[in-house]
Amino acid sequence: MEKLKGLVPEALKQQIGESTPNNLFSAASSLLDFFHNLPPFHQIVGDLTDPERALCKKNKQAALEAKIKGNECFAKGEYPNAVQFYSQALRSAPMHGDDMAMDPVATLYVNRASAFYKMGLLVECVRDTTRALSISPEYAKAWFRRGKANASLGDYEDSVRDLSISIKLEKSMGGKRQIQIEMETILDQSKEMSGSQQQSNERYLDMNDEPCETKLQCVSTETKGRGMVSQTDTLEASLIHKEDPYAVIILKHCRETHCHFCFCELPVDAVPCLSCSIPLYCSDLCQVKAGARKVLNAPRSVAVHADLSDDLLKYISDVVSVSNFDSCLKDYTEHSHECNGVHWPLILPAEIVLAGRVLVKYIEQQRRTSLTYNLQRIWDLSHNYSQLHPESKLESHIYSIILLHCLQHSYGSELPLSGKTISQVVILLAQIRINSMSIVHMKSFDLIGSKNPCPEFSVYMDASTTDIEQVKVGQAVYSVGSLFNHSCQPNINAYFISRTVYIRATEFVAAGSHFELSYGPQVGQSDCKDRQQLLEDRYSFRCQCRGCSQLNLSDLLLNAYRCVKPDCFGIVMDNDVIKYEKQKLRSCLGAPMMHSSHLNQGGELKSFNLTKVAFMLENFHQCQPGYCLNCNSVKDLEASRATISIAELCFQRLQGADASNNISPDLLSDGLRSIDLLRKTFHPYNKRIAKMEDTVAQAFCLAGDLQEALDHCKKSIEILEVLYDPNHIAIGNELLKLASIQLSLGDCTAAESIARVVAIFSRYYGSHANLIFPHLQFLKKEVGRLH
Ligand SMILES: C[S@@+](CC[C@H](N)C(=O)[O-])C[C@H]1O[C@@H](n2cnc3c(N)ncnc32)[C@H](O)[C@@H]1O
Repeated sequence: MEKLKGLVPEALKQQIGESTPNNLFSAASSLLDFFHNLPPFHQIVGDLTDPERALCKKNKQAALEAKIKGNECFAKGEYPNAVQFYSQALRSAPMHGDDMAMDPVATLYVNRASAFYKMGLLVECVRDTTRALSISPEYAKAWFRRGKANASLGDYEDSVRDLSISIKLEKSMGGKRQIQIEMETILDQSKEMSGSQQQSNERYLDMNDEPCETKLQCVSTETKGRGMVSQTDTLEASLIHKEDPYAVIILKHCRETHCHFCFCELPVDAVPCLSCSIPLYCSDLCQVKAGARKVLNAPRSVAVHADLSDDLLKYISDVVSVSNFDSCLKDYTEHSHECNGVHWPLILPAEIVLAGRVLVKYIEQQRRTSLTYNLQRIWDLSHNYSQLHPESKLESHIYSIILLHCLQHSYGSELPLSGKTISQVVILLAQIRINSMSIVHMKSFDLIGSKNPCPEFSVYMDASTTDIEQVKVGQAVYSVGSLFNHSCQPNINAYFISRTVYIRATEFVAAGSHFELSYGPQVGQSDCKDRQQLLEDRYSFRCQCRGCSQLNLSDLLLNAYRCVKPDCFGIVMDNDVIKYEKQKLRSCLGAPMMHSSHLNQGGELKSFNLTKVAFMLENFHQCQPGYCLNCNSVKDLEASRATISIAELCFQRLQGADASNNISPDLLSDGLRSIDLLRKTFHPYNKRIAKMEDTVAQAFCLAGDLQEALDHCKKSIEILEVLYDPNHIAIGNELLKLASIQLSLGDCTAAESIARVVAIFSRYYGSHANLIFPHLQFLKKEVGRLH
């Protein structure tokens, strides 16, 4: 990209930089003409699309080498290593397609199944043998291994059938005898059937979802364009919207760890694409739904064996057939066009590949309906092309030309390379930029294939204050979901199960009111300046939400200093904060708003009066940086900043030590001294004190002093309860840490904390709270034991 950008003449760069959606066409055509005659451009797109040079193509030799290593590990009894090598081999191994009995992919699945069997992973073993059989149905060893695993799982009926087929297909007499002995043992053991070989994401498909009862209406607003309004009164925690993405892509850093279709963490028996070496899937179902199994779109049949009964022939067909996935294949499969021996989907940025998926899906849909199509009509979604930096515009133009080049192989006639199509793709990229959502999963949320239902529980029992970690796994565009506007004080919460977005009201929303979610920043998390900057940088709009247009206590306190008078709790602000708060008043949409402060009626904030703050802000002379808004004393902010930087250094050291689990007593006393410094300098409700308290709590946890950890954790929560709504999810997360420490101390008040966590999580995740946070159940059980 940098190379190509550097070759574009300045005049053309300027034309593109100054282009608007209305005159894009000529800029796009000029760049296309320029690239047509530019050898380095042809070399780059040639590299991206030449099947001979594709990094993602199957590699027989690499597969063989990995298989040999797997066999060596297996022979030495190193089964987990053997699994790793067989998995690696499966990724590179090409399918034969002709010699079905001995297909190398089928052999690798059976080898991996044998390692799983040795490790006691029986369900994985059955799944891998089934995969082998769907490729090579006459593979006697696969039936035998499947039969043994089924017997160990207690599924004797299937086991006997598997072994009966195996014995018929086995050619050697010795082999037949071994199977016979095995079958007799199993028949002896035969008892009630149990165990399930259901794929875990089939459980997910059956998940009983609550319906969305709220009727949504899209309406135009003066300040934010279109937005979503509730047609009826909506109760707190109600599900208001649920949607699958129009198009979606996994993020690069998750490619090796998460399923490329459903984004859940990969199980040990992950399956690769059958045609290229890039994507990995958690199950056959995801593999099929993504379009990564097209080689096997017709079920294979077993050559005629006159002596196989009708029952066994039907059983074989049930086991090896992929037809039970047929219903999933009605829609376009998103990986199909990326799998033609080219490697551009591996190299280009995720959002460009996502644009490719949008284009292809649209074309496929139009093909089915035989409608003539117009790329401009893919979506009627907003975009920010005009506001883009000239450099970003140039990049969008270059990527659009490259993407269209790459798609030429499959969709040439439908996606001609012209100024018109390039302009349309440029706008599509700007739409994706504004409207796409990051798919975020909770780290502990492992719906598919999790052996331990509570992977983090041991951490909690060690009373570590581990955060609930969120992982961005994908980027997706939702057609309706894109119409929800942003608010820094949202009244809905969006979360993801697999790739489906769920949107839930987090408070009562009266009919006719707007539903607004947070695109990232929120009141309580950052002040108005930081929120506005983030939204402008990322989405090119100036936020007009109530949090950014009405005074609220959180924005005033979050970065405030303490008054020089020890008993005064008035707010002292920095220049930046004053500037933004004054702007709010200038564009004030209503009365200054009170938020949370009433909770502190008996505490430091009892004398706090937002109307007075509003008055002082309006009167510039009375509101200067460093002045106390309560008593007008003056604070030296320069000196305060110097003090803070000393405390911040300790904060960083402590964070590093927390991460490496290396806490010394000196570091702990430095931490306590830093908290003292921060408390003398900052307002008691400054967010940085809360963060420091939290870090120190974590450090005490690691050092084994749970009582100190508990005290600091509580102090952190006290501050956050003023900055956020006390029922905000951020408080829920902190309470979860508090509860885990209380539990470890055998403190019965853990029950109260957990009850609050449950109430908050239910508000944000409704009936999905337990699914998304499986450890909640365990905490509840542990609390029960305390009583
Ligand atoms: C994902 S779209 C939401 C739907 C959009 N309003 C529409 O008409 O298509 C995001 C765009 O909506 C507008 N928007 C959303 N929230 C806003 C807010 N709080 N203040 C101002 N504009 C907002 C901005 O133009 C932003 O780029």
